[in-house]
Amino acid sequence: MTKTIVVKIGTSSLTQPETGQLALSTIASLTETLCNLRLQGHRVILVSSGAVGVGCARLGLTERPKAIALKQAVAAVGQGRLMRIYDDLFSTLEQPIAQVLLTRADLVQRSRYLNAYNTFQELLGLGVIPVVNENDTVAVEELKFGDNDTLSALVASLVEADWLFLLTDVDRLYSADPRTVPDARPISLISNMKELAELQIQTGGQGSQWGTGGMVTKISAARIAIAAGVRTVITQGRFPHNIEKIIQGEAIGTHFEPQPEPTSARKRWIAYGLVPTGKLYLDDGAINAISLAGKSLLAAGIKAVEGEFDNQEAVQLCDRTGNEIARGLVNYNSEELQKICGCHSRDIAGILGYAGAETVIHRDNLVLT
Ligand SMILES: Nc1ncnc2c1ncn2[C@@H]1O[C@H](COP(=O)(O)OP(=O)(O)O)[C@@H](O)[C@H]1O
Ligand SMILES: N[C@@H](CCC(=O)OP(=O)(O)O)C(=O)O
Repeated sequence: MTKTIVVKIGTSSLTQPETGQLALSTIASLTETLCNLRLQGHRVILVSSGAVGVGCARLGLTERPKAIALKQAVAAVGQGRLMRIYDDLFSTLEQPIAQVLLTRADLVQRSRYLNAYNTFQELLGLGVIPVVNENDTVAVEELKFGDNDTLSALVASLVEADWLFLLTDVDRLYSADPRTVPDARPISLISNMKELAELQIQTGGQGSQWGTGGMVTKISAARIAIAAGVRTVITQGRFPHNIEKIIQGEAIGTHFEPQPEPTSARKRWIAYGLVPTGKLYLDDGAINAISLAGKSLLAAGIKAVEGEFDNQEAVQLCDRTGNEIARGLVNYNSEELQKICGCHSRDIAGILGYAGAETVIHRDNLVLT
């Protein structure tokens, strides 16, 4: 049966750690694997990092630049070079590819989000393998995916993929960073997010020298993907052929089981496509009402309001300590909410001088994270 498969490969797998030069055999083996998957009739998307790493190697820079403008310039050098190599290898196997560079802004606006969806569908329908990266050269700091783990999960969610493979330089997830904790326990399966929380995995710092985000962004990517019903696997980038074995049922890497009832596409867009512009702190009653009883959020349950936002913008809903529980689209702006938080709905018209919505966030626009 045809499956939609998203494969993300990180800089740490695409380049050699000592020299920063491309790991040609890994890239060639990845190309072969993805072509095999296409021959089996699957729809394949590659999310490839490496623009900054490859650009640095090209320009003789020995470490990842920190200054934003330099990083953006280096990415422009590396992205072209990376695509040239992919195109040479995929062309050898007669597989057409396409470059898709996305910024966060492309997913924030609903019309652009749907447009991106349509483009992916067309490319997949044409039998093309889209090669996706963040458009690092133009992305502005406030509107960035920041790491390709998150980007790949959002792409997998957008196209409602069956599989997301996060290829990295460790063979799986461990209870702690195996580089610094040699006896860290390997983890093969995570059945749900509650289980993940109970494992209390230590993710250490930012990951390898050239990578962005380390394991922490892979775990949050898995969270986004499984909510969309996408089975997610963290596995070693050096052995891309393992992807085929995993699809055939071999227990390689760490598997995150997809949520049995995926969150709807619109709610996924609210939760992960939009960038929240404020925070509402809720009392325990409101937390129970939205998370256990599936109710809408009323002004009475809001303890405090943070940030400046307009109505219909996305905000985070948090407990007293700031832990995020849900996200949603607000029916009031931040100024109005400052005045009505903690109040009963029937008093809103009196306080504001006009009648607004009965709910602050309607349950149709509210999604538990
Ligand atoms: N709990 C953990 N299990 C496995 N690896 C971990 C863990 N915590 C941190 N890491 C580190 O994450 C690194 C991979 O992240 P990163 O360098 O960002 O890779 P990539 O370039 O593939 O995105 C590994 O090299 C490993 O040292
Ligand atoms: N967009 C950036 C990659 C950012 C990123 O997430 O890197 P990595 O952790 O190596 O997957 C680039 O192409 O260099």
